[in-house]
Amino acid sequence: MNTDASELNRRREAVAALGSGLRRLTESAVRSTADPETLRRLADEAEKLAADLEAAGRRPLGAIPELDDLRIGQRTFSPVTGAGHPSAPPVIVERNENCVRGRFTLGFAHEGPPRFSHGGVSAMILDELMGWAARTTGSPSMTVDLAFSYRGPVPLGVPLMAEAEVTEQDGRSIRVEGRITPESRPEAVLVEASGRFVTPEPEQISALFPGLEHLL
Ligand SMILES: CCCCCCCCCCCCCC(=O)SCCNC(=O)CCNC(=O)[C@H](O)C(C)(C)COP(=O)(O)OP(=O)(O)OC[C@H]1O[C@@H](n2cnc3c(N)ncnc32)[C@H](O)[C@@H]1OP(=O)(O)O
Repeated sequence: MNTDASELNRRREAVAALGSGLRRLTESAVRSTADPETLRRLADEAEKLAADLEAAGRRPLGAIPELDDLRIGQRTFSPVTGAGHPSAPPVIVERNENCVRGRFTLGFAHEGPPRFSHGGVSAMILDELMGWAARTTGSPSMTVDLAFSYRGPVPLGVPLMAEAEVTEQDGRSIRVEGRITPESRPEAVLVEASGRFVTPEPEQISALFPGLEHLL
């Protein structure tokens, strides 16, 4: 392994360690029953940590982190898959020929109805995985239309699976189906999704993502 690769690995591990600590903090914060004095003291400490992180360097809007690879869906700070994101489960993704599968467990940070996931969290997870399934066609694309059927509540604290596959491609338009199931009962579909992803024209890509065309 050359030095650059080992430096990237060191950074990847450190980003994941901070993400993991922040996820624990987020989960503790949303479950906390602490008294107001304790909450105020911890709030001051959180502000100090944030100031330290800000002072240590920040990427500008639109800059892609050096750890990312947009062609394979590797996004370090994705709110769905990012090991460095404080509220990402994070979903651990496997990619196959025209489909992707993600495994994850949701927590209090993702709660909608008591004990169950917020419907918007399920939608966000499916949108991202379906986007990466669409990318298996070889073309970068964006969600233009996405519909969900919530067939059963999605439980917190239980290993889950999200799957997405391309069902049709017609020029710039890619149809993708997705679902969330318990990992132990893949036949029990809790959320079903059907979406359409469109590959922007090259000039749209340049206008929307200036300077990033070669990364997409
Ligand atoms: C590209 C780079 C992506 C990078 C991703 C990296 C990380 C991603 C992370 C993962 C995140 C997960 C993913 C995300 O969250 S992506 C984020 C959420 N999505 C967006 O922000 C996309 C917003 N939409 C647009 O910017 C434009 O629509 C684009 C540029 C995509 C196409 O604009 P353009 O002006 O060219 O469009 P058109 O009018 O010629 O239409 C083209 C075709 O599309 C059909 N159509 C259009 N709209 C709709 C609609 N609402 N319902 C149904 N169909 C619709 C239309 O009928 C036509 O079909 P046909 O008549 O040809 O049959």
